[in-house]
Amino acid sequence: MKIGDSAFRTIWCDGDSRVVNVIDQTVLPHRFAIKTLHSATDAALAIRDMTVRGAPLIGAAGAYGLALAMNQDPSDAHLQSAFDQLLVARPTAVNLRWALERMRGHLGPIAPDRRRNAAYAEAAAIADEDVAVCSALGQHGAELIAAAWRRTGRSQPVNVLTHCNAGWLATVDWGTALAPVYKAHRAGVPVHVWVDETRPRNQGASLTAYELGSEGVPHTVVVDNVGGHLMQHGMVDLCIVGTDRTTRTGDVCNKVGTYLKALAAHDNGVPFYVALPASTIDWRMRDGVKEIPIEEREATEVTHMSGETAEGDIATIRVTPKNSPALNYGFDVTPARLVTGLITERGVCAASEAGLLSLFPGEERAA
Ligand SMILES: CSC[C@@H](O)[C@@H](O)C(=O)COP(=O)(O)O
Repeated sequence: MKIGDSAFRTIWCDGDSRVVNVIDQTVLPHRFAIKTLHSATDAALAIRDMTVRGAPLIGAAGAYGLALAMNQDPSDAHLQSAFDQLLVARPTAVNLRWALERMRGHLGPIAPDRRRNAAYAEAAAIADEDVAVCSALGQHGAELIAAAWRRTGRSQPVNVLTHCNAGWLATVDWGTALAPVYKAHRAGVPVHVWVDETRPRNQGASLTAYELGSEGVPHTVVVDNVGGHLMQHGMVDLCIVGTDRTTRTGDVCNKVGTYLKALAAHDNGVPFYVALPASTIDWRMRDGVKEIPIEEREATEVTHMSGETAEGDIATIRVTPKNSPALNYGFDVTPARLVTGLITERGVCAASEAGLLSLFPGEERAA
């Protein structure tokens, strides 16, 4: 997508260069900086400290992390140790395991002296596929936005509420929840986005607002707790969010606070959609609340906030009393019964096992 006049992906290699470039998301929207990753350790750190974040991008970064590992030492032992190191970088987004298993499955049968090129090619294939998949699911989701517009008699912009950042910065390009917005906007459907700020790390206020602004999509940043009020007053036509892991039964794990939005949507008859590539489906899990590992991050993300000062410096300030403890669960699970539909690259389906299997037949065995 565009930043100024230039088109960017979130992760890429320059030509035959063996290093991997990423957009540093920890300094957006105040700075635009590119970080270069030289090793699997760099990639693991970038995932852990959220230089790169968002489930599909975490997967692509894991894949490139294994390519960097193969560049250093293509042995079986190093393939496995880099796999283990990357797998634990963040626990909730299943795309990481999906991408690492795909890379290991591809590289394992290849002789070590031929693994280097094969690893970069496979990581690039994962990245390219993510772009195509997000574009396709965006097209399906845009039809839902266009239908909402038709229901208003084409008289009003469609108001979409989203939580966290599930735009192109969270993927390789296009995004998941925001891909339908971009496709609808480009097709001339007037759309306005309510952007939840998404405490504690403010991915909505900093990243979603940044990308929507860069693409010229009308949007308004709102505090996390206002969604219920907006819905009660008919100010939201549909919610679209992303997900870090969706069970085969359609339970959806996403950034903490998503569940409360789904409850408010349910109570107010507002459709609640979740956009995801198939790589985010965990076919091995059935009960999202009981089985999905929920990341717990540092309490300092709650006790402190960062932003730009009037002088243009980036500063961090404490917002809680010095001795108050804080708890920081990164994600929550929205049960399938609160989800109107899942927007995938193969179309929109019910949030249920039958719904998912209707689009992705052949996954029965993974139960
Ligand atoms: C297309 S991304 C879907 C999810 O990864 C996104 O909604 C989200 O929760 C991101 O969380 P983050 O902690 O910023 O990685």
